[in-house]
Amino acid sequence: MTKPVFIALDFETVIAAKQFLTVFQQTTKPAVKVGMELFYAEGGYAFVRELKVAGFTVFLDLKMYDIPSTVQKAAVNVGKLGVDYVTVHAAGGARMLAGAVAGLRMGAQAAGHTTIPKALAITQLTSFSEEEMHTTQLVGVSLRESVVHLAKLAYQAGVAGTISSAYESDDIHAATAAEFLSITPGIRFAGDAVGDQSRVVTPARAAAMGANGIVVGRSITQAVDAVVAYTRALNELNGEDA
Ligand SMILES: O=C(O)c1cc(=O)[nH]c(=O)n1[C@@H]1O[C@H](COP(=O)(O)O)[C@@H](O)[C@H]1O
Repeated sequence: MTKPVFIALDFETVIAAKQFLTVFQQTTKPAVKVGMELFYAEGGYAFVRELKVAGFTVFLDLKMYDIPSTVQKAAVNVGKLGVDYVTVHAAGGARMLAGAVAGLRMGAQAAGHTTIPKALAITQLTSFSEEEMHTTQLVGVSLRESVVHLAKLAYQAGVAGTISSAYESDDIHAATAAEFLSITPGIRFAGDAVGDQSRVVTPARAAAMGANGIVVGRSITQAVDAVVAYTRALNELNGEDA
């Protein structure tokens, strides 16, 4: 199966996101990620619906994190949107994660969607370095151990996969199951500016490290030719141009 490249539509407005997507009119529709910036913009909710109606695979990245009942009820409403993937913070704990999974299923079924959104658990953000994680969270284990611990928790709670950097993908699979998804942001082409990320790899390295899919924002959205950049990421990830 072709591993997906999710283009992070990190735009300030729906108009800007729509403008960006016009370059993909003549190509197969890419998988897209709508995050907080765009979802909270005016018309963000309706835009997610439009993307689904237009046939895009949609990853709604809201990083839900609250008490279990609040997340479950929020997940019911998210499930009604009919998206394909949704993020929740693994640090919210097993009960919150199970609530998210249940809520997504209930919402999707209530709205008559045949596809139940897959919950993906955020482990440690790719913007964290080992040092920053320690100074921020005061955890007594390595970043890798923390990620694997949170991945196991998420797996046992019925979540479909994790978000982490590709550096942790193999360890996540070893600690959970081969089919448990490891989706990895923190992707840059060789030579690209790292920006606010810390744990960064190329699409080809992400594939070699066991990633099942990648999230790419600026390396595609700010490229001179977004279609070329997207195709390059897809090819590198799937071993056709590494
Ligand atoms: O959940 C995410 O998608 C996410 C998790 C994480 O640990 N790191 C991370 O960068 N992301 C998202 O992935 C995208 C990365 O964007 P670029 O750094 O521009 O490629 C952004 O939309 C982030 O919100």
